[in-house]
Amino acid sequence: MSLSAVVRPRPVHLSADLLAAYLTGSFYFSSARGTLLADGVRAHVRATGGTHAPAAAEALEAAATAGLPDPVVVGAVGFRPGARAGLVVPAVVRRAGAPADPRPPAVAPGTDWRVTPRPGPAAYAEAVRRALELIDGGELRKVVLARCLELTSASPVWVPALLARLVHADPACYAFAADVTAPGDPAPRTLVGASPELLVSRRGATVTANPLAGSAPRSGDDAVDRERIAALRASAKDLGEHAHTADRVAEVLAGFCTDLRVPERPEVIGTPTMWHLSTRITGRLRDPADPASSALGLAEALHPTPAVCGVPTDGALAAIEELEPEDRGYYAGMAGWTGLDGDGEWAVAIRSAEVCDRTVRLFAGAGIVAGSDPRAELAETAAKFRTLLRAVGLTDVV
Ligand SMILES: C=C(O[C@@H]1C=C(C(=O)O)C=C[C@H]1O)C(=O)O
Repeated sequence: MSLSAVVRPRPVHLSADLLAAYLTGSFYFSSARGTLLADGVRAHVRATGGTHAPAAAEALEAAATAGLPDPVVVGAVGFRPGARAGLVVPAVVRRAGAPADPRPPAVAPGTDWRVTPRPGPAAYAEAVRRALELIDGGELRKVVLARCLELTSASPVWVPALLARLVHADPACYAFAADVTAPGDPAPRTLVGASPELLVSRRGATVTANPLAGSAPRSGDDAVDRERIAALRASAKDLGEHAHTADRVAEVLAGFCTDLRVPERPEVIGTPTMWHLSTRITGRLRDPADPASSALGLAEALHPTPAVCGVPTDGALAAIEELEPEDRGYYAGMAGWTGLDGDGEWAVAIRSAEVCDRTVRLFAGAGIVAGSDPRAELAETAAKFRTLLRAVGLTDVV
């Protein structure tokens, strides 16, 4: 028997083992589609002409030619156009099924947290009022305004415990941890999150996007939650806010797809902390071999959707620059992976935080449209913070 006839089976991993094997510096991504853990750096992927998809396709080809099994590009891209990105072809990739029954970690991610809101609640409400003036003046139709909580732990934050608690709280979410260390950082910097929002996923020629917009906090009381869901379904403000996002996502995907299916009205989906209006859009790619139609190419074409930015995009970006005192960094950017065949999955990097040494900077935003109430938007962002706050062991702060 010649040696080449010996076929080694692909190693089989359990999702819980990959989560347990995650260490700061690795890349982790899990969703209902599966779990991916990647380590080491084979190549960095840099932007050319504002996008990463062509360089990603080249890097994947080069890695495959050199014999790397299952080459993928993994990482995160920041919010602003031209923002920093942390995209690499890793040296080793392990895959498993979707998280099932993940164990909660025994250790806490941090201790004795100090919390600093940036801006404070009153200043955020004021920024919402200013956004409403811009909308009244006809300059904008929608803008998503975010605020930040800076949490400081008495000891270095243990990212693997934070990630494990996020996955344990919501195994169905898009969970991610990506190394985004920048020059000058005193310690590794990690983007970590548990997003409910699929920017885009590709499998063969099939594309799926799942824009969310229009939200209500989950109360935990079934009767109250039934009322909140019914109110969300009937709210003209929320349905309008949602339509801005779903229409834009459908418009962008129409440029790449035939047979685009867009449900006529949104449904309501739940996370452990929120209810959201949701539209699941599917299509078939016209040219699956084009790098622009890879999962990363599609994600970059869609980003930033009005779920995290606004309408029109340029006006909303300018309003965010003017009204948000903190740079978003990777919050509301994207995190995910793309393979050699163009398949992949990218989540909108919300319900997320950047962790560096003893600090956790977490953001939450809310879509402002005509009819928005500053106090309700403040409460909505407070509810959205709960995903990360609970994971670090805190309850509501502001
Ligand atoms: C901006 C965030 O969430 C986005 C905004 C939503 C809204 O305004 O209703 C809903 C879901 C997300 O698309 C966030 O969580 O920070």
